[in-house]
Amino acid sequence: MRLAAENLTFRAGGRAIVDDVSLEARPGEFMALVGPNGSGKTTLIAMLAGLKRPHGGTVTLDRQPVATMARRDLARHLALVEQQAETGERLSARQAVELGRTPHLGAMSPWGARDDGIVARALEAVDMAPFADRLWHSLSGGERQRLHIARALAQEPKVLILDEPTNHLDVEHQLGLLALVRRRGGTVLAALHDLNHAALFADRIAVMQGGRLVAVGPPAAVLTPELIGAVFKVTAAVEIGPDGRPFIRFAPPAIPSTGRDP
Ligand SMILES: Nc1ncnc2c1ncn2[C@@H]1O[C@H](COP(=O)(O)OP(=O)(O)OP(=O)(O)O)[C@@H](O)[C@H]1O
Repeated sequence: MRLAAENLTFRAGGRAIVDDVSLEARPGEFMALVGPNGSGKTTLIAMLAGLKRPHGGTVTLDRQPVATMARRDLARHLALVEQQAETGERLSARQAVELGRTPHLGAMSPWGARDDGIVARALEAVDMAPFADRLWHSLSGGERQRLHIARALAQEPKVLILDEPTNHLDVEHQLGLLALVRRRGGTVLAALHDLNHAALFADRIAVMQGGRLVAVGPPAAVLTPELIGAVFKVTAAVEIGPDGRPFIRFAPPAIPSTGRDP
């Protein structure tokens, strides 16, 4: 499915925190959304997922405005993994993932063996099957994050939106998660802080700065030392690997001497 934003604007605190952004994630594309803290990524994602109503512009899913779609209908097509999502304390890990099936259930489609299979596969996919009967409050931050992702997978969305999904995860699970969402197909839009992860997994990268979209394109075209310097205020060297993808090496910032250096 195609997820498109046209001229999206969101205002808060007397200013546009997302300012006239037009962006399209094409069917089957993995798009990374990068930008410094406060550049508007989470606000843009909330509008794309239908959680925040834009002050200007429209969001469409295969050309249908999401504002006209019933929440349940939207949830059958689009899943969101939020940055700071919480879930009720008394749930088990499996029950937290079962919530992903909610939009697909109804009087004519009660819970069945197929749903059990989907939930089991989602738990397996994020390496959480052995934790299925553990209570939510007994799990670590990274384990909870993996369950949020399993819940979104159980939703079987055609469009998956992830807000900093690798937060809390160890490096094995960071890479495993990004490889998993890439391999499962469907349209993916993921806000990522690690530019090397974006370089490694994304088909295209969209760059936000001060509420505006300042670049969109394939990793090697976008992640240049010039753009990284201008947007992220850091010095970086970029090498292009044999797969055509950039690898970024950051230089430590110059810290003024205190006079006590050795
Ligand atoms: N209700 C609000 N009132 C005033 N300012 C707000 C409000 N909501 C968000 N902002 C500001 O809008 C800007 C964009 O926030 P947003 O969370 O979208 O950024 P972000 O790119 O996701 O940041 P991060 O990388 O830190 O998660 C921030 O400066 C934030 O403080």
